[in-house]
Parts: sequence; C-alpha cells; structure tokens
Amino acid sequence: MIKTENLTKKYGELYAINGIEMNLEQGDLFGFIGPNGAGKTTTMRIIATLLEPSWGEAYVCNHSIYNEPREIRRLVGYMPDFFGVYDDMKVIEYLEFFAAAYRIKGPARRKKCNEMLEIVDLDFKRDAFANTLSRGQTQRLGLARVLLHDPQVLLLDEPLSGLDPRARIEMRNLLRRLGQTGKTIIVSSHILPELYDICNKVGIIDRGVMSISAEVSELMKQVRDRIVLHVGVDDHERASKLLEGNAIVDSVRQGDGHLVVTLVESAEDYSEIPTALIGEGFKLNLFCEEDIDLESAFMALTKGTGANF
Ligand SMILES: Nc1ncnc2c1ncn2[C@@H]1O[C@H](COP(=O)(O)OP(=O)(O)OP(=O)(O)O)[C@@H](O)[C@H]1O
Repeated sequence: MIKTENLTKKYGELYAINGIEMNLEQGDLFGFIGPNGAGKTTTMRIIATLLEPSWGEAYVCNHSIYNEPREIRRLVGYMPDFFGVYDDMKVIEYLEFFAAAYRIKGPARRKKCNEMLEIVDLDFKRDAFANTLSRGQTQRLGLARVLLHDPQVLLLDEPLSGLDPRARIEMRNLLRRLGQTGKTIIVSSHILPELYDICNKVGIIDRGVMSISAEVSELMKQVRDRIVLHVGVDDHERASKLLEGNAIVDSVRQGDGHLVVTLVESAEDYSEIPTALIGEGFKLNLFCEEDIDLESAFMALTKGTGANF
C-alpha cells in the first residue's frame, strides 16, 4: 500500500529526512512518532506528492510519486497539522465546497457530506460557521474533508495535537474506527503514549532517521522477555507448590491478593497451567497476563537511539 525506499530530503546541509524505509499494508494504522522537527511532515508531504524528495522512492498502491502523482492524489487523503477554514462558511457549506472540488455532483454531494458529518460526529454543528468550531471539532471537520473522496490511504499530521482530553479521546476513537475500515493510515504525533495503543505498527523518527519501525506486538515481545501471569486461587500455598513444580514456571510470588507467576524465557503456550490448577480442584478467580507498561517499554526500546520524548 505505502512503500518508501531510502527516502531522503535535504535542505542545504540539513537532512530533514534521511533514508526512510517504510512498508505498510492495507489496513495498517501506523503511528509515526517523533519530536518536533523530526521529519514527520516532510515524509508525509512527499508521500502525498506535495513535496519532492532529494532522492529515494515512495509508492502508494504501487504508483510511484515520480511517475504517477495524479493517481496517488486520488488515493490519498492528507490532513495537514494546521489548516484554515473559511470564516464565512457553514460547516456543511465547507464540506460541499470540497465535495464539489472532488467533482461529487447533484444530490450525491449533500448525501456524501451528511454521511461524513455523521462519521466524524459533527452533524450537530452542520449549520455552525466553521470558524466558530473548537480545535477538536475543526480537526474532525478536516478529517471529514479528507474522507470525502473515499481515499484508501490517510495521512494525518498531528490530528491530536492541541486537543483537550475529551476531544483527544473522541479523536482517538475515531481513528480506531477508521483503522477498522481497511484504509491504510499514517498518523503522526510528537507524544509517544498518544498513539501506540491504537496502532498496529509504529515508527519512531528523530532528526530525520527512523530508528524503529515495527509491529507493536513485535516490539512488545522484544521488551517483554518473559511472560508474567496473575493467578487468583483459593489456596495460595498449595497452588504455589503445584506451580513451582511446573517446568515452564520460573518463579511464583505473592501479589496483591493473587499469585504472580513468572514463566521461563522459552515459554509461550501456558494453557497447561489453568488446566493443571482446575484439575487439582482449585477455583480460579483470576487468570491473566500482566499488562506491560507500554510507555516504559517504548522508553526502553528507544534508549540509545537518540530519540528523546
Ligand atoms: N522548507 C524548509 N526549509 C528548510 N528546512 C526545512 C523546511 N521544511 C522543513 N525543514 C526542516 O526539516 C526538519 C524536519 O521538519 P518536519 O516539518 O518534517 O518535522 P516534523 O517532525 O513534522 O515536526 P513538527 O512536529 O514540528 O511539525 C526540521 O529541522 C525543519 O526545520
């Protein structure tokens, strides 16, 4: 869906981006994370064919940015981090204006705009003037605008920035929903925890270099070298003895009202543990993997890469 090879942009001696490699498939929700000035906007603008790289390649649905920019523009919806809305236009008029630019005609235009307002939960503001919207509502209107031509790829530059907590939650939910529609989405942020739990892939970029680009689940595996289980049973002492005798259990300790069981490094399938406990007559009232603190996980991963969040 989106592929870049050695994508590089230089301004004089400054590498805005340097050798960016990206490979995203249909349905991927890619969190593009990096501090201010890291190169996120530059990368997205190049993929959107709004900026030429110094060298390197980028493809959207196998179309090259050099040879087929028009095809790419049809496939891509790009929402910049800041965009103006016209002062004297109502929300619905604003959308219809862009729908017309996308050549959506006749009754289909109003229908499409209504549909988009519903998707972004902005129907109640349809007759408000666009410049009276809050930042969060403006961002949602921007999203409605880029969805009008039903692009397969969405490039969203910092859609969460400047939002209050409620608007942020709403936008994150909206992104999650869009992620389930099969579109390929790149969403950037300079705030690490904002994105990783809604994305299936993340890239971490700093000073133009992407130090990490991987599936979130893979990264988690790297950080978590062994599985830790929380096990709630009626008789801790007897259960501890049983668990300690299991070959895949490394250690058992007392947690807050339950047992904390650390497995050996090689253990992945631990289905035998509940089976054994139940087989011995224990009543299981809790059985789950310990949550990983994702933020510390990413901190650990980015340590030494120069990334500074
Ligand atoms: N037109 C330009 N001329 C010179 N330098 C530029 C230009 N555009 C961007 N840069 C530089 O390229 C680097 C990457 O900028 P870019 O806007 O891509 O970063 P970003 O990660 O999107 O940051 P932000 O979150 O602040 O938008 C920065 O050092 C920036 O100053």
